[in-house]
Amino acid sequence: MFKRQLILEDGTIFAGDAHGSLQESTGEVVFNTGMTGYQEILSDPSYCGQIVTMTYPLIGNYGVNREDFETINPSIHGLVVREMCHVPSNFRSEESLDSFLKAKQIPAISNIDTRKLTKIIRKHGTMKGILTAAYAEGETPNHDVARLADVELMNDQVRRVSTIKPYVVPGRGKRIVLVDFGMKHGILRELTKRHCHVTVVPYHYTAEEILRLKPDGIMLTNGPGDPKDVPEAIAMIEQIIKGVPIFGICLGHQLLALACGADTEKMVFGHRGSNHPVKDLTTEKTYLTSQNHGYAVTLASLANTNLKLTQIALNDGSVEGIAHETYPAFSVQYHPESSPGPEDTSHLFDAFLTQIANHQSDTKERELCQSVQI
Ligand SMILES: NC(=O)CC[C@H](N)C(=O)O
Repeated sequence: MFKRQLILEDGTIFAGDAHGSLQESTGEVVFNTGMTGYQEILSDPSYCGQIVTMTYPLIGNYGVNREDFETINPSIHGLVVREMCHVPSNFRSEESLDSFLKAKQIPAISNIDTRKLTKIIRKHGTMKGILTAAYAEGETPNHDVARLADVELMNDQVRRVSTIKPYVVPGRGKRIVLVDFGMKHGILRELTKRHCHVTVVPYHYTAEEILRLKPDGIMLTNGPGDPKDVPEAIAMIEQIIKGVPIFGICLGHQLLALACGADTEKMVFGHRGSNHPVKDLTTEKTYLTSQNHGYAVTLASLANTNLKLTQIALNDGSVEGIAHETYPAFSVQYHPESSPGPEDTSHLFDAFLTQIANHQSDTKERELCQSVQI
């Protein structure tokens, strides 16, 4: 068994067993509190460049299967677990987590005190970390905390994970243009389940290129990194918002907020897990949601915009949902597509289609009125 270390920016060193790729890796160390869902988490492009710690102590116990991937090529920089299960037991399992990590070149470490690590991150915020290259038992690793200070975290993750070329997933329903900032397949699944004709386009598509596709609605997906690193998308949204209904999820939500003049901020340790309670301020209902974000829309910044606050996180009061006062645009910070996590909020995809239908009948009525006046 090879060994490796996880070294944090503050100098803390955790020594454990090496799994997956044996190469060195650096990234922002974050934690996810989901008890299950490691396969979806590993393959969620929003984790591009991050080293994810699972707080649940046993990971890998139901293996890895064919259906639960959120993307084909994971871009996560590492996985940290307490105990790695090597003998999965589940009727859907097709391979062990370790063999999957090896195949996809993802480094992992086990047998470290993940509770201690999580407490450090909760107190001091997410920080840079290094998963050292694996070394044989008895050897001393070549670690250098000082080197970590010079490691620059990525700021071009969306470019790395977005589709290079547009593609179509045909359907007989509404024409949706899905702007891919690092799309989880769950979003596509929810739209195709509702028979949508989906055109997936790269993150840098301009308003003109998108409108040429004559969309009934535009979906802004989740994605990695700081929303302010994608200014071209903010400019695009500013232009399309007047004419076409928009639904934004996670990074898409943050980009919609920025395009409408609100601000975003980095959170101390973010929200990553499958049981985050969110309150819908219109219906007063509370939902359990799946979350994965390190940035949030700044609550106070909504005051100077045409955006209204529609949902809040019950754990910390942060912004979880917004809607435009005039245009048919709304968004949520969490994941209504679940994958992994509760499906309590999948009705938002139906709300999006209803919004499109209402917008189209309003437009028709307006055109009719105008032609009568003429
Ligand atoms: N899942 C996401 O889309 C995450 C959005 C953004 N990268 C954040 O961390 O806040």
